[in-house]
Amino acid sequence: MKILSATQTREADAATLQYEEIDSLELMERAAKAFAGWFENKFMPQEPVYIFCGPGNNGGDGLVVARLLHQKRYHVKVFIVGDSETASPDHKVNLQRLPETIVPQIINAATDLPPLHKSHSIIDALFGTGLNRPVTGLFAELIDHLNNSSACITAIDMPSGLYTDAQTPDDGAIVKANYTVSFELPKLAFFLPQHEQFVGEWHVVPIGLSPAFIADVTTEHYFTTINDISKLIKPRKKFSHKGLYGHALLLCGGYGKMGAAVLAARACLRSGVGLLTMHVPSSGYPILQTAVPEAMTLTDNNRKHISGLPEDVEKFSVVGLGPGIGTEKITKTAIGQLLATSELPLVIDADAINIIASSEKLKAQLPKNKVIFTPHPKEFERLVGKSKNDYDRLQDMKEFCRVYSCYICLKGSHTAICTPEGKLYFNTTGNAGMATGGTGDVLTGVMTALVAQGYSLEEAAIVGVYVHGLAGDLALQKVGDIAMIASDLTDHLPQAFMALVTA
Ligand SMILES: NC(=O)C1=CN([C@@H]2O[C@H](COP(=O)(O)OP(=O)(O)OC[C@H]3O[C@@H](n4cnc5c(N)ncnc54)[C@H](OP(=O)(O)O)[C@@H]3O)[C@@H](O)[C@H]2O)[C@H](O)CC1
Ligand SMILES: [K+]
Repeated sequence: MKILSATQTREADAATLQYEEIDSLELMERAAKAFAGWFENKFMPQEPVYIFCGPGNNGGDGLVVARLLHQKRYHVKVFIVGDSETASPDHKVNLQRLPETIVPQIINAATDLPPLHKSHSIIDALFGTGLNRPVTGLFAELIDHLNNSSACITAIDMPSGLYTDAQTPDDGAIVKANYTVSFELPKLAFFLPQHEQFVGEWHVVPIGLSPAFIADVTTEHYFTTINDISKLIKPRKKFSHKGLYGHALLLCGGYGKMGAAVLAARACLRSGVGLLTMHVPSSGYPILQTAVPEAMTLTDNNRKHISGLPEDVEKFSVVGLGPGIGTEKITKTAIGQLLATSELPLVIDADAINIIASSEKLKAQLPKNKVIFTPHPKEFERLVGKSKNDYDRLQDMKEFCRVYSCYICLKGSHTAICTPEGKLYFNTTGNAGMATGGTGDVLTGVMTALVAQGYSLEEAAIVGVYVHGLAGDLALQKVGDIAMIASDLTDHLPQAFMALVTA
């Protein structure tokens, strides 16, 4: 699904009004109804609701929400900041439509700020996608007041003060919402780790924006949904044999880190690969043969570290490398050999990323359009460099992928997948329980298996990240986030793939 910019959202708005022949008041009513429906499911009518409205249509939404919640017997208080004479036309109309029993309080100075209590439920309707400069002055004082209260804050569309799709200047105040309920599509800002403290838990409610406009609009930014991913899953053929599903090679493991190889191997096998060969340091032989009987195991000449490649590398469909390998010089030489001699697609993780990051020569040897990197933020920094903020990081990632014609999956709460053309997909599965050692090794295994089966690199990256997170979400229901370990993900891959097949 596409992520629209603030400008595109306004255009979608206009297209919807034109196409459906409705006026903007009707669309505002629809948006507010969608928000109020979400709110009613979350908060009981007993809790006093304080709604803070700004001068634009976000404030207008707040006024309609006030009316709708009042009808549902919520105890609603409305606060309007500044001069309502200069408010937007739809704001003004909805101010008139408030029931007589709701008398808005005007905030003209800091002395007008109401005392807030933790039992209050706050709705932030100050600014939405129309914010066009940092929030200062009285609005900033109000935002500080809201943030310093212990009341629960739900933001309409955007946490006020946060730019929708650009870096917010440091001098602007931003609401720290517990929940953000956004219209139709999530905003780019929601996917960036630096905004977690402002956006809180985000939800999207549909308001029927023109599907034709959304289908036509061009964007570089996407988020993945179960429908997008399930369409990409390749059904298994009835008359099939293992030769149809690829032969993966995993170069993983080191002395004391053979578990990484086991985790990657098991995940690879659970992701549909036809055949799997492991190439591990020789001390790993009994471990792999015992722990993963389905995989074939080749041993390196070195006992502790990978120092070479198997013969006949070209017979494999893909190589996954990195988990547990360390950064020994001999291992670096082996990777150099792989890059110099092979044109196979590569899934590159962990220390293989660190090794390549440390050498311009190796970077220059990366085969074009055949590499997926799966770094965590520290590995990303080594590979691509340090970025000033999350937006710059997205730009830096696009530039790196363009220059080296590669794919990057930057792991995080919303893993960001970048293509050589600069398309960015944000993943929507996964949870904090997955922040534990070995889950990256599982991802390497999953993605390697998908490439082996003939998924394009773009498909393997977005499907792999999605199914890995989905397995984590399924595991969460069984083991919770505190006790979750990497093997729990592999154990839930079968259920995750089945969910994708039947979605
Ligand atoms: N398609 C949809 O998703 C729909 C969204 N709706 C809601 O509408 C808002 C966007 O409304 P808009 O009126 O465009 O913008 P805002 O309400 O966010 O804010 C604009 C007003 O705020 C002033 N402004 C902007 N920045 C600041 C600032 N830093 N300090 C003070 N004032 C600011 C601006 O005034 P100017 O001085 O710049 O003229 C405007 O008055 C969207 O988020 C949804 O909530 C629709 O209701 C339905 C469809
Ligand atoms: K808001």
